[in-house]
Amino acid sequence: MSETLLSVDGLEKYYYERDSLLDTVFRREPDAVKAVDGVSFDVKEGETLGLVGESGCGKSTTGETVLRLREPTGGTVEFDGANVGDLSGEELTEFRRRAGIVFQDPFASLDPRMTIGQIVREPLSVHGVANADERVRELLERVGLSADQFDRYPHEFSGGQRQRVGIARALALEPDFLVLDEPVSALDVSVQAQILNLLDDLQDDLGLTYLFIAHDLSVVRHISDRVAVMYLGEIVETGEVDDIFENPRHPYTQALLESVPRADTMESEREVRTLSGDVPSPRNPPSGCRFRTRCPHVIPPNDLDIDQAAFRAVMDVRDRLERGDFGSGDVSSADEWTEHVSAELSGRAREAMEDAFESLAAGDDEAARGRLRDTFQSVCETASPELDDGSQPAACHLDDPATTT
Ligand SMILES: Nc1ncnc2c1ncn2[C@@H]1O[C@H](COP(=O)(O)OP(=O)(O)OP(=O)(O)O)[C@@H](O)[C@H]1O
Repeated sequence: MSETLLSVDGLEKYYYERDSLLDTVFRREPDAVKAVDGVSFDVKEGETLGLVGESGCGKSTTGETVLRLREPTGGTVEFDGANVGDLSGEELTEFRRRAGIVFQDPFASLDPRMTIGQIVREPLSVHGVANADERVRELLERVGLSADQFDRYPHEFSGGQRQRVGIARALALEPDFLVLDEPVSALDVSVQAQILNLLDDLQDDLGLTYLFIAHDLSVVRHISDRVAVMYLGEIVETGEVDDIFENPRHPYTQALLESVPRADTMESEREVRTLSGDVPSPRNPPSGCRFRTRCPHVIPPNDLDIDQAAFRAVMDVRDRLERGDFGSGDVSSADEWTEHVSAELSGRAREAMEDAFESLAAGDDEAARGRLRDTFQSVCETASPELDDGSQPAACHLDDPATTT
């Protein structure tokens, strides 16, 4: 069995920004942007771990922090048995040689004033490698370009060719490990497959280990051995790639898969459902399960008889009330709103909603919030689900018998 090359434990990267002049003047503690909030995973030698999630979930920050291009605010990264945070001097230089990155945008990541030969040679020059030009020509050939293109400029190349240049540059120092940060997202679909095949071949030939970052699950399917699904700074599910695709456990993984169009004839007429709403701000993530504000399976209290669609609608009203972007200012008459919102509700649920709208019509937002909280509070908002054990760990209260019986 292969050895673990990279081991990430409780990694945290919070960004601190002073929000406003008042924060600065009064030296207020700024709110942290919790871009990565306690992430753990291992990558074995020769393996590809796909890291997927929507834009803003913290994937790039994870990749950059793992490589110590950004300093973590918590947790540890071990590379080949050494704590990356402790490295300095020659050891850090050696880590930088062994662990590199390919960026998403080949247009932005290449200096337009340098020839592609110079671009690929740069890391070799920095590390004082002799006979660098010869090595650059070999690398250009290796990634499917021609050694004769050494003196050409990036603007003379197509998107796919520029990404080949980016890959050649990342390979220059013979790394063992690469973070591939959305390496094909900026490319046409036809070109994506060529670059993915190249990355696959290079991995086989050179024994590379990859952390492959993508927002699109379909991209990681063929290249990954295992997948980690990230939502709002946390990993919500990990597993073997086939298990994740065939039997996704977490509602977020399921929703990501639902939003992937499939070419399969049986599946091609399937309705492609997109995830509703945006990823909430990592500055103020939802309490409990961070996905609960968008989850189609949020768990009602045991003693409440309510169907899922109605509960989801109630939770949306509650989320907006709690955030303060809906309130008494929007409600002039309780009758009009209760009719509208309570149509699907009965019994205790209906009573609570009617009371809440009466409070809103009377201008008492806090009473409305409290009434709804008392009746509808879900375990999904009061407790953070932990990744469970097993070959495909997921962090969801639905899988915890204690919360669903
Ligand atoms: N330098 C920074 N300062 C403050 N916040 C940041 C900084 N860089 C990223 N963020 C925030 O951290 C969160 C995670 O960003 P990150 O780029 O890691 O996500 P991502 O999943 O890679 O998304 P994308 O694919 O859009 O890059 C986002 O809310 C982003 O706005």
